[in-house]
Amino acid sequence: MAPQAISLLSVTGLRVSYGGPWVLDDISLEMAESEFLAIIGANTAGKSSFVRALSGLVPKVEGRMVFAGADLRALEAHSIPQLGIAHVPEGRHVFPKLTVEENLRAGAYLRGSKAEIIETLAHVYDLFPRLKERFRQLAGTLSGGEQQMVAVGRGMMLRPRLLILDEPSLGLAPKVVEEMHQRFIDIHAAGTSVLLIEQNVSLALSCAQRAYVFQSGRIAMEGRAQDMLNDDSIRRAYLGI
Ligand SMILES: Nc1ncnc2c1ncn2[C@@H]1O[C@H](COP(=O)(O)OP(=O)(O)OP(=O)(O)O)[C@@H](O)[C@H]1O
Repeated sequence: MAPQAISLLSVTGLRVSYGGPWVLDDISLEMAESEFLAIIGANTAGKSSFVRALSGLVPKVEGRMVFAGADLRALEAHSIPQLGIAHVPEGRHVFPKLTVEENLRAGAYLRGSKAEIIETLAHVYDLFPRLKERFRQLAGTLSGGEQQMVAVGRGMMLRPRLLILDEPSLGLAPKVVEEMHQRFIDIHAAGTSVLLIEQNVSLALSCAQRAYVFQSGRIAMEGRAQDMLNDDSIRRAYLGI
């Protein structure tokens, strides 16, 4: 993080458990306003647990998590989106029996006026024109990639300050994955901070500015995404690429 950057998210000494052993231990992470940050690491490294902790979705947490000056641990899970955190969880959770547009509108429950919702819908349709074409289609009948667009679009309906994306490319065709990541770059370029969890390391590092590597519940390394991509020893040791 550049020295003069404004802190958006500050996590210190975070530990997380689901009742058994700590699945995350001593996690300290900083994110600046307007950053595009990636979290990478093997299966079960604790990446999802980290973002679930931010959203108040894990049973046991120790340590400090501050978002835009607010203590996240002091808040109930349902209050966290009000701070401007949109969390798109792993697994494309769309409402299958609702149309595309109804799914998107469900993400706007915290937005003020009707006009504001219409304006935000237009913004989401600009990002994902395919959703505009299919606005009346039941979400359960969409392709996997289109369902992921709905899930991301629903997060964007909050007009978030921070968009958290948990493994958005899981199970999608490579072409769809690339298209999706281009949209994440667009979302970031338009002013939203993005925290991306991604198994596809090369892709994550090619769109993020900085990255943290999680390994067995701890942070193994952190740095500029470009530096990680260019450093052979890091690539071999941590990234498997
Ligand atoms: N609901 C839960 N109850 C108990 N243990 C859990 C739960 N969710 C995750 N864990 C455990 O926490 C550890 C970290 O899992 P987590 O899903 O956070 O990792 P991850 O890096 O996101 O991996 P993946 O890419 O497989 O999702 C794992 O050992 C997992 O078994």
